[in-house]
Amino acid sequence: MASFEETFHQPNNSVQKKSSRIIGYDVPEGVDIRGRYDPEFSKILTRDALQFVVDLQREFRNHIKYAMECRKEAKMRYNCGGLPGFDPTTKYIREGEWMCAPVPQAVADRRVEITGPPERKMIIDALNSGAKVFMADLEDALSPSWENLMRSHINLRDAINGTITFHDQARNKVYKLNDQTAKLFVRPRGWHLPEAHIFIDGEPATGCLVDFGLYFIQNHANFRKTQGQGFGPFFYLPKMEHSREARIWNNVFERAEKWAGIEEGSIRATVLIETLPAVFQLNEILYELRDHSVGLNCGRWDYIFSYLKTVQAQPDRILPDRVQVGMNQHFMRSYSDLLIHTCHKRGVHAMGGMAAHIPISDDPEANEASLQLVRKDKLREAKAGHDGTWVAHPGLIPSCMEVFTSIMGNLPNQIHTMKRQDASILDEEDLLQRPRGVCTLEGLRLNTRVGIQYLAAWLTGVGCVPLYNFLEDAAAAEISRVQIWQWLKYGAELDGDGFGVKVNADLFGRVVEEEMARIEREVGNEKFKKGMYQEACKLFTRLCTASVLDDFMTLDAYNYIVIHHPIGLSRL
Ligand SMILES: CC(=O)SCCNC(=O)CCNC(=O)[C@H](O)C(C)(C)COP(=O)(O)OP(=O)(O)OC[C@H]1O[C@@H](n2cnc3c(N)ncnc32)[C@H](O)[C@@H]1OP(=O)(O)O
Ligand SMILES: O=CC(=O)O
Ligand SMILES: [Mg+2]
Repeated sequence: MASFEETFHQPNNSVQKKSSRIIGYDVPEGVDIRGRYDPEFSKILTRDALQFVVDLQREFRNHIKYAMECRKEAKMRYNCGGLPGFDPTTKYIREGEWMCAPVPQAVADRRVEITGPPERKMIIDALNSGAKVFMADLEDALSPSWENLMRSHINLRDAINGTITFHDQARNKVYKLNDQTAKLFVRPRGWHLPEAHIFIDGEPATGCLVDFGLYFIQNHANFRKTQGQGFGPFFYLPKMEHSREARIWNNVFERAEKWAGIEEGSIRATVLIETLPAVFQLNEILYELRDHSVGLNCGRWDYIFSYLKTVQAQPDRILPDRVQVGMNQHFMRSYSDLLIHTCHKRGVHAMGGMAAHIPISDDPEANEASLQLVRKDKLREAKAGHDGTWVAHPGLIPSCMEVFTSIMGNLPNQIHTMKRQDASILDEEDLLQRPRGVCTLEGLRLNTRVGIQYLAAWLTGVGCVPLYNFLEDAAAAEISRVQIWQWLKYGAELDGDGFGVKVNADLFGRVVEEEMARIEREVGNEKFKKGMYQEACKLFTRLCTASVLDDFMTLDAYNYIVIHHPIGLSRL
């Protein structure tokens, strides 16, 4: 079969050769759009917008390639037994007296932030939810099919224009925005993900430059008027591993501000600290973005995934069951404390992480127990000095708001009141302390069940799903995948539930078979047959048993959605 570089695809899944390309979009020199034509999409993919993306791509592609090469070199060092640590050459930044630009008034108070993919109804629900911020996610929560991507941009544009509506025909309910809405942040994809439907100079465009460029061009003026009180747009930046990657973002922002003729420092971004190497670069990342920063966030799920990847060559660092790796582990708590200290020293927000719980609608008792766990976790965050936190579902907002308000009162944040000087002494040993806990057969089963079901959803264009009363997105599913890979590679002993068996290919094969049967029972025979469970199982099994660990499962899965082009299943 031809690769996606050689072919492009029609919505009906037929594949046409390049020579019979449909002409539709008005593209600048060097641009080849391989996604289907739609007059609605063409209002996003204007010639000006595409020219802006092309300019960004040409200016920054070599910097991005270099940064990705550096990631590979660092990985080689870790795979030879090295560990990440503080960089002696940037000690002057860590110890220097400098501050980030003051936080804009519009986003001073971020005590509860809700996240979600830019689905039309969900955007309206999230903006109306009572949360202070809505982070519209093109990353962990989005399966970036062409349809999803384009519809996300349409939805975001309409949200910022204030014209977004949604008619739920089944319930005959019309959704529209309230007068008071949450502030909108957008999370573009990570540096590693290509956008295979837009080729620039013969190469797939960089996914996040497409996300940023199309969104910025379309919305910067309206956003600054209606949302940002003169600032913005606002972004969340994911999965960075080093400050050199933050420097590229800073340069992209400067370039965009110049292009739009707006003041330097208008665009603001919160960086997710969600890779193990990045925790040793907190100051350096803030320093690079000091004119564009609104803080850092504990992206705790990807952080665990990154921990696993970074120590993949070290058999003495086997991670216990996923459910046991909470913020009470010393290495996780140290990461959160150091992040708070660093952000507040530099005058910006230190945001907490996502509680993966979602409401359990059919069991009030279980729901209350789950809410209690969320409250406890959020209370720990607020007391530690975080300025706000994330929720995945509107049902959690009132409790989390209450918890943060009980600690912060009327103050918009804790930037000036919780310096956490005590955390300044946290060192490499604290940040790398081995996690404690046990591995269980049930843990292996759960990882398998969740990983396959998540991938099955992703392959049909759904990037975030409720599974067993928790939200599952790309970050969470990656933990399941890499944990199985690690357990298989080192023959982890599943002694936590008294079975005492070692993980090997035979055991995993049996578990996959049994868990597939369980999934079929749970989702029902018809859905199972119609869905992508077999494909997901094949892909997940390959990823878990690969001799060399894949950096991201979404890269392999992306090839699949580019070739098979899910359409009609997207909820966007
Ligand atoms: C590790 C990380 O990166 S976390 C960040 C990425 N992950 C996310 O953003 C997860 C976001 N959350 C979600 O996508 C959803 O909550 C899910 C998929 C987990 C569950 O969604 P559903 O099954 O639709 O939940 P449920 O049926 O309980 O929804 C009830 C209502 O809440 C709304 N809702 C649920 N989640 C959200 C949300 N995050 N934002 C806005 N509205 C929401 C639903 O649209 C529905 O609205 P309606 O009553 O108007 O129809
Ligand atoms: O993006 C957030 C995370 O926890 O990962
Ligand atoms: Mg993440």
